[in-house]
Amino acid sequence: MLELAIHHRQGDFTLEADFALGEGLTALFGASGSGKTTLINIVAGLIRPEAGHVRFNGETWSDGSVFLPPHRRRIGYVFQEGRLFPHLTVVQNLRYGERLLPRTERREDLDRIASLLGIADLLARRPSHLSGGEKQRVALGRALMASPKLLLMDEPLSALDSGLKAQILPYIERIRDEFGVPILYVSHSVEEVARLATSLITFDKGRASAVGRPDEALATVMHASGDLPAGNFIDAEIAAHYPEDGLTEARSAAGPLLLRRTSVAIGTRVRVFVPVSDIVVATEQTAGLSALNRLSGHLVAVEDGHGTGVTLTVDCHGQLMVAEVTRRSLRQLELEPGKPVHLLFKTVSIASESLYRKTKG
Ligand SMILES: Nc1ncnc2c1ncn2[C@@H]1O[C@H](COP(=O)(O)OP(=O)(O)OP(=O)(O)O)[C@@H](O)[C@H]1O
Repeated sequence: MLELAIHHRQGDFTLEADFALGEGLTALFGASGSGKTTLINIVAGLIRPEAGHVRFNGETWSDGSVFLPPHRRRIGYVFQEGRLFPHLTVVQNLRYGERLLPRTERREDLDRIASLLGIADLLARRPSHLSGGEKQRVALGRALMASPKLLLMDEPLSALDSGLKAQILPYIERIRDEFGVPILYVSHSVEEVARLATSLITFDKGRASAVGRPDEALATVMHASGDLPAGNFIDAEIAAHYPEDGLTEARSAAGPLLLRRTSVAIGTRVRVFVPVSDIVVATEQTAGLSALNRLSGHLVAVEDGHGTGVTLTVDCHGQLMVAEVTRRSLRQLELEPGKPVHLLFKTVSIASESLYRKTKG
């Protein structure tokens, strides 16, 4: 668990953060200059905050009297460009990761990491003979070889084109799911964050705040940043393909979802995006409609949007969904908190479908 309460000024800029994080991948998301890298550097021990504390698993890394240097924090750091040592081979770069560790604390096995990252055939090469994506996988491997307790990734994919990104994302997912090491991940990419984040910290002019469940919060945050239309993310798992109908079915806590046909493998965890503009609200089960998706739940909030629309929040078996109706519909359907409703929409898509599709063939 990373616990952080800090106040730090640099020039005209002030960073304020107060949150705690557990396992999984926490995306740090915010406009340029909002303080993401400053926060990462404070956690890494590259900047000493003016006030406050940083603790990890009960150990104080930084407070008024303690300041642990970076190498005592057991952190793996992956930068935008891999920063491999050009004169060392891949295997030497990987071994470098564990060099600073006492032998007794070297937990990671080079073969396991090389095979996890698909770099076992590259071990004898030097970085100049690797593609950008291969370099970045080696950089991930080097960070893992240090048996880190925490991984920091500052825009690790931003220098790569979308094809290479798609190749590396599944490896980052495997690290997230198989290593049990918390990851702080800085990114400007809606697609990456939508696909990877299990929790989310947003940055607004130096104010860093943890938000609720990422699938629910992501849509709001990304809409506010202008990157997405208003909508809902739903965590789901690919369950079946119906090629004859051009459909794929996914399972989610809210209920089954029918997607436009994708080639993503059954069992893959995906995040689905349902735009608010696609959702029709009904108070009764209606027959004779072409909408393939129907989620049932009850209204938990009704918020007048001051325009023509009213925003509804619906709890569908624990998944909060946002929908919009006009004031007239609100009146006619007598919508109020507690009322059971059904949300109807046509087929939907995976949030970052291009990235899933390229990786799963
Ligand atoms: N050494 C410094 N002295 C004074 N101000 C600084 C220093 N380093 C960064 N800043 C300022 O602090 C603010 C936050 O910078 P930071 O690099 O953390 O933002 P960021 O969210 O990571 O941005 P980006 O997404 O562009 O990388 C910016 O306004 C920046 O100009």
